[in-house]
Amino acid sequence: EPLLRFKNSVKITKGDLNSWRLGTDPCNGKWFGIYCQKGVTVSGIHVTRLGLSGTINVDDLNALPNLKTVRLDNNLLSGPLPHFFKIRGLKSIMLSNNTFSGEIPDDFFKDMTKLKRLFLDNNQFVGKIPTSIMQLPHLEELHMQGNKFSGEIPPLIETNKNLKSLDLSNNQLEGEVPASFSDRKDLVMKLDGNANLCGKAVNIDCESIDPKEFGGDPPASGGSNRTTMNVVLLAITFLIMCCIVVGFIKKQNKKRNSGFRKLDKERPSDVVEVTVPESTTVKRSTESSKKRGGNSEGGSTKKGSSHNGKSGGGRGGGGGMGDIIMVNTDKGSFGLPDLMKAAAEVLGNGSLGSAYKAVMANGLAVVVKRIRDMNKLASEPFDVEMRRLGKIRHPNVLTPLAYHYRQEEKLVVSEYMPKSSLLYILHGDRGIHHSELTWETRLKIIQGVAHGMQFLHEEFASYELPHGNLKSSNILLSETYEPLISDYAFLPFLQPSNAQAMFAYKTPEFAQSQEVSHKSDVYCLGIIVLEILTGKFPSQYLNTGKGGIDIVEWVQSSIAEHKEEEVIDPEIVNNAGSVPQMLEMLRIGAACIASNPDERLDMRETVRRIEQVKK
Ligand SMILES: Nc1ncnc2c1ncn2[C@@H]1O[C@H](COP(=O)(O)OP(=O)(O)OP(=O)(O)O)[C@@H](O)[C@H]1O
Repeated sequence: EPLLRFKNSVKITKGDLNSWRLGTDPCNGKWFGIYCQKGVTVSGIHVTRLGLSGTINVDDLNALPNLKTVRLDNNLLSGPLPHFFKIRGLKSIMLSNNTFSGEIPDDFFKDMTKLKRLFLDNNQFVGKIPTSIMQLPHLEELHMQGNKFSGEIPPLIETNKNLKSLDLSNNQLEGEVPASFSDRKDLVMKLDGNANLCGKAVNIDCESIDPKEFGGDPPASGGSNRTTMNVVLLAITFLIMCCIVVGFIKKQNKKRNSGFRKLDKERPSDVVEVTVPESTTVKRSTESSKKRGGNSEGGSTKKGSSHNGKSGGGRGGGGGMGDIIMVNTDKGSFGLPDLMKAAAEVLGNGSLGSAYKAVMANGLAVVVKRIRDMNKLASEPFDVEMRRLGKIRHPNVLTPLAYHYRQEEKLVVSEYMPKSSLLYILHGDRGIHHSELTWETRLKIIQGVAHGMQFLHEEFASYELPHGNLKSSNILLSETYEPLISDYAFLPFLQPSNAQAMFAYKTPEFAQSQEVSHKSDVYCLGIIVLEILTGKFPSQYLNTGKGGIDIVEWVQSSIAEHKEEEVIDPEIVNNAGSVPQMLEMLRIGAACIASNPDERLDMRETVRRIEQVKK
């Protein structure tokens, strides 16, 4: 009834909520955009992009005792911020891209102590940012960009250690950014587009700004003249520096552009196609195929800093503008010239861009991923985010080595893994690597992937999608078949339209209600588990859905018909003593792919159950 009252109070101009019908159970999985806890009580309303207009009456929703998420972004809702403080258990409020307006009372959020995510961006709010927001103890993500908030930013409560993402860009904020933000190393902050902010966080000395601009007291006479002089001098110095930097960049770009053309041209002429049965195509050079079969020279992971830092171009760590910036020097340092001189080959074109293998003069083989439209972040937050990835250390997670940032091009460099990906080993050929895929090896891979995912979910707990693109081509294998997860935590870098190329956006909940969450990663992990057990290429990986096998449908119907054993890869099922473990793993995989995310296992439970499966 509360939901129906809510439905009747708003106007729907695109699509409908006809699946919300009196007399039917909202937790039966059929009510569009309704999520339930344990299948019994409504915990989430995710009604986005339906052209909803009108004002929300929170009293209608207040009767839902377990409501935790309200997601009404990308609609046409208007009026002041609805009184969500009446629903004290709310953890996420997402109202981005509507036309809400007016001031928000300073104490609006004071009782919403459970709130973790607040998205009010791209509305028409005015006035000060309420102090009570920054007092929230569990706040993790705060997005208020693209409004007309003014005044100073209130300081963050000291006991909040959770805030990971703060976007206040494109408002009219002013004054010094409180130290409680600038001192936080792990906080990704966007403050650009506010003309009058100063302080460490924005690299502007507050002393150098005329306090009149902030409506502050003017200094004693004489001081004002001095301040004006200082500002003029600063402006001149800044202009001269800009000219020098622009000249330098132009010169560098000239050199670099020719270098990148060279990288493109160096694709070997002997590229052959290795067809992955029933599915996709991986391009490899014949030379590298030979190497995989025999010696592993091409995959050398020899340590070494080429030319020991003498090769010009940006060196690791320092990294001139537009050069290669090292974020992890475990394998030594290199610069753009080293990469330009390396023999390169195309590995493949993925959904996010293309990948090249490059073997440098010192023997270090790397993969350079050229990622399309990775342009959500400006260079500074991009750097912060990449350095964060560069610090990751886990035996089952591949840490990037370096990156390159230019407006029109972003590259991410990682170590080349000679045994290639799980996708290739499972479906690429029926050669030696495939026959090595015994049950023990497969179990080791599943358990390694589970550990890596658990780590990523802890490390990036505040991200909407800690991985986002987990699939077998993004699981690389070491010489000993230890899996290394790659291409994780990319969501902050990508524009929403581009992000949808990632596998987490192929889940049933995204198809139904454009929803992604940590449970999307669980779904992707479930597909991996089933892919390894069945040895079949999942049609879910393909955009068309044509080719491969609908692994979800196949496994679910085999379980319903008690014919689970039939789906296990014949190459391992003859290991009779281990069949019970394989079947247990199949059931875990199946519990990860439930179409309702509320009925799906969560990552912690998935990993716990996977760990318990013994050889
Ligand atoms: N570090 C690496 N070592 C060895 N092979 C790699 C490495 N990184 C990627 N590859 C392989 O290169 C190929 C292309 O990779 P790429 O990441 O561009 O595409 P993808 O994984 O198919 O799709 P997506 O862009 O969605 O990640 C894949 O087969 C992948 O397994």
